[in-house]
Amino acid sequence: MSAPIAFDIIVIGAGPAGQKAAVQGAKAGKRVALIERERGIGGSCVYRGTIPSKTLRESALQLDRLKRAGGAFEFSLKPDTQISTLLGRLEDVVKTHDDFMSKQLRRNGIALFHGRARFVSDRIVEMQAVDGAVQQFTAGCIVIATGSRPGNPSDIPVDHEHILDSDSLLSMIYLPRSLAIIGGGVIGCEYASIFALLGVHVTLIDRAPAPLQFMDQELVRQFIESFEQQGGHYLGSRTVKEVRWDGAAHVVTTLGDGVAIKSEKLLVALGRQANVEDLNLGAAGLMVTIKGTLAVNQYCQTEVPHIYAVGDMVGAPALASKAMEQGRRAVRHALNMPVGDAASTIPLGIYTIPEMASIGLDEKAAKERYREPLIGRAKFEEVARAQISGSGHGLLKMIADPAGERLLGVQIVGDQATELVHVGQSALQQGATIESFIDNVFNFPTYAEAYRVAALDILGQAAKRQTAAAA
Ligand SMILES: Cc1cc2nc3c(=O)[nH]c(=O)nc-3n(C[C@H](O)[C@H](O)[C@H](O)COP(=O)(O)OP(=O)(O)OC[C@H]3O[C@@H](n4cnc5c(N)ncnc54)[C@H](O)[C@@H]3O)c2cc1C
Ligand SMILES: NC(=O)c1ccc[n+]([C@@H]2O[C@H](COP(=O)([O-])OP(=O)(O)OC[C@H]3O[C@@H](n4cnc5c(N)ncnc54)[C@H](O)[C@@H]3O)[C@@H](O)[C@H]2O)c1
Repeated sequence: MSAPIAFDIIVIGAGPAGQKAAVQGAKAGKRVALIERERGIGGSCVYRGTIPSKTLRESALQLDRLKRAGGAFEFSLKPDTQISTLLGRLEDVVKTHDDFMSKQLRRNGIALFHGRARFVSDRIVEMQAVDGAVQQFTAGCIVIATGSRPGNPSDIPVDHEHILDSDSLLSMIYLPRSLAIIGGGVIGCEYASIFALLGVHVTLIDRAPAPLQFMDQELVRQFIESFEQQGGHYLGSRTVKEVRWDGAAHVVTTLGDGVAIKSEKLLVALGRQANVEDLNLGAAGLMVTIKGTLAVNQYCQTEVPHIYAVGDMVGAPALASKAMEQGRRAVRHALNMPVGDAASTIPLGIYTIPEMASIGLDEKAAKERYREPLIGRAKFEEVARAQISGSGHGLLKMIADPAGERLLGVQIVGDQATELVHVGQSALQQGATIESFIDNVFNFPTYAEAYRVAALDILGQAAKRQTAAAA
């Protein structure tokens, strides 16, 4: 075998985390090798995750708008609608993304290699290409960004035809008449609401009483209400005893209480598992944690200081935005460049229908820390833009300190929530006062006006509190 090719930085995996790590290294003038086992670049984000699911969601929303605007005509999807029809734009979206990323890698002089990478030692990585050719690389800094895949339990026979996971769900040819989903986390809830809006009979099952346990439950209740209005069913506090394909037309999911749910397809959405098995981590002196991830410090440095691990493979939250930021930070740290404070408040955006978003403290966390925080609410019914768009219910919650002076967090459910949350994010970063939302003029009509309504609610409550204290 030829001698290892020397680079300054080797990045393994070209998903969002690996791409940003590679670009940061190249921008700092370093020679970077990026190794990706698949033909395309972009990782699960582009091919099996964020982008396909959000493209399907967009089609569902467009159909829903047509239905609501129609009024004068009957509108329904054909019973044999092919999923590919609903994902029509996906190919273009993926191609545009791929072209853009490839150009960015070329422009920055990043050497892209296609093959499966594994460690030979803590400084040597070996790559096997699809044609079997083996090449070694060496570098003073190595970034592992190999992402994650669905973590399917061994007792559920995922066959990718009738019993699917998030990697295989969109390979269904036809829109099913019924879909059961095990797991009311982000993936389960997003797909549940998309398919329900498309007219599929959806049953969402979780062991917890309500889905999305980490979100403000007032928001989650609005989501469930809307999901049930679309014909969906949520079955909480349920365990799954057995899942089987009946060999004819249905998947039968038997719950702990004996209830059997028959559905044409079943989606298993029970969390993610880091891609570590191929890497031969022991050769680099690394061991995985009990959760199957790599332990890292705040700079994403592993216990071997020149090896960094970023993105999904270091564990929750599994977000493309977090993955990119970790890639960039890790390389800056490795190169002794200023890293800045870790973004203490990463926004969370959940693309359910209606969407949900969160930044900073929610009501529960604020009560634990401040005992009596003030909570301002703006119902979307009070906001002209939401009335005009006919987008239904929504709620923006603003969390403030007990004096009603400082913003601590924002939680939103409703149309545009994942965009609106960034107003709260920048206000939080600047330490904005609640009053500043009144002093500033907002465009009219906009959803952002909800911030003003919620701020007025807080100031009203603060004034009452002051009067009561003075009495
Ligand atoms: C259905 C779904 C919807 C999602 N929606 C959102 C969303 O709306 N917003 C959001 O922020 N996040 C979303 N996510 C999460 C997001 O996709 C991930 O957090 C993100 O892709 C993680 O990026 P990553 O770079 O860590 O890993 P990945 O994107 O998984 O990329 C890892 C790359 O490493 C490669 N690789 C693995 N092993 C090797 C090896 N040995 N050698 C070479 N290459 C290797 C893989 O082929 C892959 O290309 C969603 C995920 C799913 C599944
Ligand atoms: N918009 C976004 O940012 C976005 C979108 C999709 C996915 N993601 C990421 O992908 C990751 C994985 O998502 P996920 O939804 O697969 O997992 P998850 O960990 O978010 O949720 C898993 C759910 O399954 C339930 N569960 C676990 N075991 C169970 C059992 N035996 N029976 C019944 N219910 C059970 C849990 O209570 C939980 O609600 C998340 O970390 C998420 O951040 C993000």
